[in-house]
Amino acid sequence: MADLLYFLGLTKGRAGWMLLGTVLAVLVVGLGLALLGLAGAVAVGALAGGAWLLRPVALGRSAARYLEKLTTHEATFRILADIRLWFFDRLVPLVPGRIGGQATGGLRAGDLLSRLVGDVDALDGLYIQLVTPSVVALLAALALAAILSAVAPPVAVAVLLILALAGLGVPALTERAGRSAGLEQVRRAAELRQQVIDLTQGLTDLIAHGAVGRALAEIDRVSERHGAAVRRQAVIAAVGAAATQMLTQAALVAVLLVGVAVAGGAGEGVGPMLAIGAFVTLAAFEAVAPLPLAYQMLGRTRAATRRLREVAEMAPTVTDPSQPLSPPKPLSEGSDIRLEGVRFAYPGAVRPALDAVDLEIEAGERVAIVGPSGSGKSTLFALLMRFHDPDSGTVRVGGADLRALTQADHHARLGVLSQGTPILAGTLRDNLLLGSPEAGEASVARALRIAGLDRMVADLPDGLDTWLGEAGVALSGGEARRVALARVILRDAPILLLDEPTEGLDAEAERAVLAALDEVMAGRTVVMITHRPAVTAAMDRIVRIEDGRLVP
Ligand SMILES: Nc1ncnc2c1ncn2[C@@H]1O[C@H](COP(=O)(O)OP(=O)(O)OP(=O)(O)O)[C@@H](O)[C@H]1O
Repeated sequence: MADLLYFLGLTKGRAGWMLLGTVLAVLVVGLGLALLGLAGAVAVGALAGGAWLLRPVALGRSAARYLEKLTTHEATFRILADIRLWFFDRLVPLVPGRIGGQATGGLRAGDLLSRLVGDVDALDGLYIQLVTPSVVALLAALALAAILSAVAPPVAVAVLLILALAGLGVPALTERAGRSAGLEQVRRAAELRQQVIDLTQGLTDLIAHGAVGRALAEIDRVSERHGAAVRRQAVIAAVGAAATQMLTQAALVAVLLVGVAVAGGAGEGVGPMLAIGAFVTLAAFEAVAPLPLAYQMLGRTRAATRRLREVAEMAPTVTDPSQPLSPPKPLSEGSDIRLEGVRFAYPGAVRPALDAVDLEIEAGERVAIVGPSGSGKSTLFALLMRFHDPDSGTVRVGGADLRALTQADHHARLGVLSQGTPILAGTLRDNLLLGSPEAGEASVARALRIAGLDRMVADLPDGLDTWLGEAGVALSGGEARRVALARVILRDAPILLLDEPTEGLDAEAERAVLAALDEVMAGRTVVMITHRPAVTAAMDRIVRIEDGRLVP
């Protein structure tokens, strides 16, 4: 319950829409009661002159129903958009210390996507299926009680008892029955999405290893389990709907039997009242009918909300100080780097990834970091970018401990070329301007020239406006690397962190990029991970790292 209340709290900003939707839903049921009450009265001749009222009430009910659907769906879509943004806002500080990169903390891209899309979608029922129908059903019950009491109090008692069974008893049973099926449905759907994403991303390797059949069989197995959960839900829903139908019929019988028994000696005039009572009862039960399914889905909604909170409440690996130091002005001031006694271990790791690291890099110096795989080079970069804080020791840039600055201020002076060189779905221009959206045409042309991309751009169908990424032109590894390099050049940052900038390039391309780098590195502090001798030659100093320690 706490999870649901928590998410209902997030919908506060849409209270107006929700209220309007609920008022319209109440109006629909009210007009339904009026319509059937009137129809009953006209049919038995109790309201002979009122037949003309039937048409406007019926039309009014249809119009109200239309507006209600429009409003409640609008409210739901707005709420889902709010929740998605709320979740995304909480996700951003978790990247990449907890999510992405190597330190995923168990959260993989597919899993996150599943939470962001599937779990948020599962919350659509929270307002439209649960809150509004519950309010409407309660008001319909009160209206029915008032009308039937006027007909005959014993009839009201009998019908309200049956209505309580339909509106409270059956939903309580379907809620209980749907709990484990709902949980299973959410879990299996997430697992299925994860597996399909893994299959798509790793298809080339799976084909090469002849493992596609096994991967598909695993997907089939999870899909079967997901299907079984959905089927269980369908059976529960059918039983719930049948029970509500039977109780509706039982209520009609009760109106007539109890009504006739009570009327016994009361004589004429009771018949029409009973007819009206029967029609109004039908309308009230219609308002209660959606509740069993709504409460059955509560298990699914609860499981989805828990999965969202799990991520949203994760503590980021680093946080901004409450009173940060101001960044140096201009940014190029203070681009020297000092690591003192730095020790850092990944959570749960047996030994530290970095230990007793002392390193001084002067402003404008170019330092190559070399060392075997797993020695701690990427971890050193992660600390320089402040994706993690050291367990002990300090990392200072321009004399300031990184923990005293905001991450945004620190990142503003970094130009980073990472190993991944991601090309995002968008035009080449979008990709180039990622870190410097305000850069002008002349700067872009210069960056393209330095990165050796000018000829490639001339050959592209739409030049800088060519769409790249999955839905567009695919770049080779070397071209993608140069696009990433051009991005760094455009950023014009005083400190460059370059991770294997010539990785994946042939000797000629490497020479071209190195020549470009020479121009880019001029006047900047550069830390570069590399194992290529041709690259280290361009650096002022080589620092070797082994097993997390610097070696002289
Ligand atoms: N997210 C993580 N969680 C736990 N241990 C990690 C994580 N990332 C790296 N490590 C471990 O920390 C150590 C240093 O890894 P790091 O990635 O810094 O090495 P590297 O020198 O950059 O390696 P490579 O050259 O292969 O990229 C390794 O033992 C590695 O297994």
